[in-house]
Amino acid sequence: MMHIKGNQCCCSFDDCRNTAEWLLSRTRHRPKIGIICGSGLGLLVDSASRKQSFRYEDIPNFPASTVAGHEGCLVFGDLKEKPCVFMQGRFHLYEGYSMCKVTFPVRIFKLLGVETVIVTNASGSLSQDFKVGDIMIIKDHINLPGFAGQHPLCGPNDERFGIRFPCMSDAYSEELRKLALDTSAELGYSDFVHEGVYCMVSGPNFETVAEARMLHILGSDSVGMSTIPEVTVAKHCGLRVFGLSLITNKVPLDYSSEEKVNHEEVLQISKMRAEMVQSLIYAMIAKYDINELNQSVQMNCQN
Ligand SMILES: O=P(O)(O)O[C@@H]1C[C@H](O)[C@@H](CO)O1
Ligand SMILES: Nc1nc2[nH]cnc2c(=O)[nH]1
Repeated sequence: MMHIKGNQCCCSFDDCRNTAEWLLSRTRHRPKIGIICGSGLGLLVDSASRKQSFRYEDIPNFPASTVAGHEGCLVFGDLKEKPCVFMQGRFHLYEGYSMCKVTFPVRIFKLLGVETVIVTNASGSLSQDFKVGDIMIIKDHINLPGFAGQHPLCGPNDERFGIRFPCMSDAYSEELRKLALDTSAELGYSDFVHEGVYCMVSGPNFETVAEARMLHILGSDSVGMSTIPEVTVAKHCGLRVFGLSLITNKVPLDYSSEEKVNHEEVLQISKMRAEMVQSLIYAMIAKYDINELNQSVQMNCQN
């Protein structure tokens, strides 16, 4: 689905600004960290203090969340005294939304003053090294829909967001990945936290065996149906990005496999492991020096 109306993007800079101004006039929160909660991971919001919540349906220009495990609320709150905004539920291409709508909230984050985005998701493992329940720190991605022209930056480029041809080879902050690995070791999580490459497919069906084998050969460690459009738009508008993928299932790579992937299993594992994901993110945020990181964001943006 193209996200162009005539020659105009269906989520123009003015649409984004109107939505951001609507929110800023209704909250005193001024978030610096934006957190996108993946399937079944909405509980990440629970420990935030001073919470203020807006239902997506009440926010001008916001799409509605239609997937089980995605609550549909934008929540402002503090984690470890750091001002955050959470998306409790995200938008997926398979729901019928244009790439522009899928990534609209990331641009709202930017206009709200967010500097760092933490994306989480549920994904299926293609690597023999990953077990169900493991956490994958996303070090890189393969944007399969993007290769086929389903790309959030296709269409006229608005320079107020970012440049026409953004670099993606450093999309996932090296500093934050290192912080995540160090924090995992301190929490005793090293056995089940690994770095890896996430691949996006449009969904909504899970992979055939031949597709799974192909994705693995291409270099993917896990596969899911989200995240990459959000990361691409975040990088385009100069946000620092950190991504975590919870491995909720193994993707069958063999015709003899008994494994039959389903969304209920994805949600069940997400619920079981949400606490671990939560502890890792909280511990990272506690150590996170916003001022120090701001300087490197500015340096990145100058490059
Ligand atoms: O929003 P995420 O990427 O966590 O959701 C995953 C991908 C599909 O939406 C769903 C499949 O069970 O979970
Ligand atoms: N495409 C895809 N998305 C997922 N989300 C959670 N598990 C999976 C999976 O196995 N495949």
